[in-house]
Amino acid sequence: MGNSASMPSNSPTPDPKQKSPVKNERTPQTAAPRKGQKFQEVQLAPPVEDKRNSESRASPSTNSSSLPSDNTSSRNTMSSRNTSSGNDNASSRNSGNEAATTYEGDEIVFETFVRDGKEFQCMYTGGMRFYLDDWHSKQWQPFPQRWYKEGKFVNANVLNDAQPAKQQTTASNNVQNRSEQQTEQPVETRKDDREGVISHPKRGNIRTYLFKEKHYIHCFYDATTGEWMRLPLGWELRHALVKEMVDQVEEALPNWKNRPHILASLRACNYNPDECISLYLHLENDVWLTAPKTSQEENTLKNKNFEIKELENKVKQLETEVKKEGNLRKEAENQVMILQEKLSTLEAKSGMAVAQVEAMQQTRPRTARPKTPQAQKTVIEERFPVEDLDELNLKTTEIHKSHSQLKHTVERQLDIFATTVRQVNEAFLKLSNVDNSHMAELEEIKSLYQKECLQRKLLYNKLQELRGNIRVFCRPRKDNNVQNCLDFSAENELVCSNKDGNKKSFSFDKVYNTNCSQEEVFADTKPVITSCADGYNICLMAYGQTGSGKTFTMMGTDANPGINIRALSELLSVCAERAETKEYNLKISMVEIYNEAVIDLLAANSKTVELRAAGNNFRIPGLTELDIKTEAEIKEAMEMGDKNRSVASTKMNSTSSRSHLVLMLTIEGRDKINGSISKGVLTLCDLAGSERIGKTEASGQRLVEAAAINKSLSALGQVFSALRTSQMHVPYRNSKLTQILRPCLGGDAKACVFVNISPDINNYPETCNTLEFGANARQVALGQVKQNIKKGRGGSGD
Ligand SMILES: Nc1ncnc2c1ncn2[C@@H]1O[C@H](COP(=O)(O)OP(=O)(O)OP(=O)(O)O)[C@@H](O)[C@H]1O
Repeated sequence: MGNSASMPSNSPTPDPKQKSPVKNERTPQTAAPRKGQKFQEVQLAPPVEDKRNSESRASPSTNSSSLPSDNTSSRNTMSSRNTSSGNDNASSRNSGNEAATTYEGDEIVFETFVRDGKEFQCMYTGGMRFYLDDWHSKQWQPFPQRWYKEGKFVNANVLNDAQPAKQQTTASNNVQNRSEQQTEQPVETRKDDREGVISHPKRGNIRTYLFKEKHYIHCFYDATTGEWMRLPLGWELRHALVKEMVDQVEEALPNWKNRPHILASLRACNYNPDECISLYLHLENDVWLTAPKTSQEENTLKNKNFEIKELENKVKQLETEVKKEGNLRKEAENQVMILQEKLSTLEAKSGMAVAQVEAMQQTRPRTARPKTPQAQKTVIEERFPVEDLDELNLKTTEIHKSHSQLKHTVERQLDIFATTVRQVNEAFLKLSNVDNSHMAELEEIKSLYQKECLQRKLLYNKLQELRGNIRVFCRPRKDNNVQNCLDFSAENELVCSNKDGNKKSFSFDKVYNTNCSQEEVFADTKPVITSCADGYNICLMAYGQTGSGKTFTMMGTDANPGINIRALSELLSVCAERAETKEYNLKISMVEIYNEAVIDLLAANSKTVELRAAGNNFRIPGLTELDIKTEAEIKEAMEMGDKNRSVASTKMNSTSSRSHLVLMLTIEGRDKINGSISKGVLTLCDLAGSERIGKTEASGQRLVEAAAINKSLSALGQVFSALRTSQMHVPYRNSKLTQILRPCLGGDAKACVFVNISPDINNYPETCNTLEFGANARQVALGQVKQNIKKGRGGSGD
């Protein structure tokens, strides 16, 4: 339900006594939710030194040489080299009644000011405030006095401020906090009537505990009573969102046909379909939940299995018999053919003999006197010797005999052939019956297979969840020519010391040492990437100051490629492995975000594209997407994007490190067995350098760039912060970067953040800022991951 559960602004206000639908949070394990928490808003009164802040003052863009350089006190704050100019102003401002601007020292502070619904990037420095005119002059302009009454400031430092200092700094505290949360389980010694025990026939004594949870309660507004009432099951089943969830569970568990039961279970699982499916699978064969099988049913099942086996044997026997019969039939046919040949030879011979006799009779002279019987006999005996006639007689008898024999054999063979054909027909009939029962069995095996696959995926995702859906890895750059400020105390811990010997310790999912290879870095993200082919949204991003190794980690070199190319190749090989059961379609797109403009890097002339809101997400109409089938095509697309990026950089007079690079691979898979369609997006993001402007002595266009980078990275930090504190509203809209990354930073995604740092002690402040960003992101516990799968055969689901 998430954000969608919030009431529409024009609907009647619910009764405060009624529970309102809020996000699920388990009280025993996690802290109480800060429901409805918004940005830290600051009420402003005009500053005391109003007159000094007049519009007649010069813009900083024209006087950039006096800009600040070094201060470590705040993420977005820089102290100036010109320390004498600002202190007076700051102290006089502090004495005034201005809650937002209690800045100390000579600093540059970036702020966001909202007026008439439009956000302005502002900068406070040397006691003066400026705003960035990104419509007309694209320069910093003095902050108009009247604006103080017309709008309000939204503090960009929510990230730091929202986090208690102790939690931010020491990893040991983090670990301790977690273990404290974990030990907050009900223990034996507590006298708590929510504890209990039930005795299960299979599982023995089971401890129970009545957890206090906040649950979504689906209500409807009853205009007659003016109250919010619970939706009855029957009504709720007609609600589009709920219907979709029930469909999803029904599709995953085809044996569970009772929709009201599914809905009841969904309610119990706080409208979380994955949890509902998981619970069902976990307890599917429980004796208390399924009606026990009678001995009669068990016997019937045994008999059925026995019959199936017998039938299978019979089919095999019949197949052998059919083969044998086939051979016999062939032999008989051969014999018939041989006998027929003999018969025709004999017939020909007898014909010839008859013809000879006739010819002889005709050659006898007609004038010859009739001879005496004796003479006749002599003539006949002369012409037809007795031996010849005997032989002829013998042959004729033989012919008659073989003819009748042949007739008999043919008749016998025809009988055998007819019987064989009859048997073959019967066998085929039996085979098709057996086939039908096998088909039913096959269907059952198929559904078991699907269930097994689903369970495997659920378990896999559970495992990922336990490891955290946002995993943070720290990768320091190798540099032997600088004074090192890093100490790798453990596999997941890092200590950073400054010149005065002060130490700060941070813990991450993994801390790589400086000699770590690209393969080793990729190995930790590989399992997450694989799940993109199962329909999950995945994001890998690199955060850190310029030159800390972000591009090296993400892109790498031709000889030693980074995560991008390895991840895409891995996905291609996963698709190839699954080719028998799934058909995949891969599309790649690449954008650059520079000064809050989104540039399509795969378009012919790298055009600027717009983001449009689409439901909870954003889409980029007209974004170029290229079909990808081979690794060579991926490399080709990346080279094209890189080329367009440098063309765009030249046009805008920028450098690549001043923009964010986002590469998106959409992977759509169709299951050849059940027709379902899954869609996952792998987002690979090389962020712009996060260093402070003061250090880079930025001015003019560089200062505008820096403000845009600051805005987007702050927005990213605010998103992590809102997710960490489970806020109902997550401020994705605050920058183009967070809008684009939204699908892979919400509750249904997995993300890996690489924090890249420099070992140089001179970069200590930036390194600490980066590490703090990473530590904050690591505390984010996203909701349960959700697979983007659509039903096959015309159904729909999510
Ligand atoms: N782990 C590493 N091993 C070896 N060389 C590295 C490593 N990390 C970075 N480098 C080298 O350091 C230099 C700067 O790194 P890279 O360009 O990746 O930094 P970056 O953070 O992406 O900078 P930018 O923000 O300017 O893009 C490159 O020459 C790169 O090859």
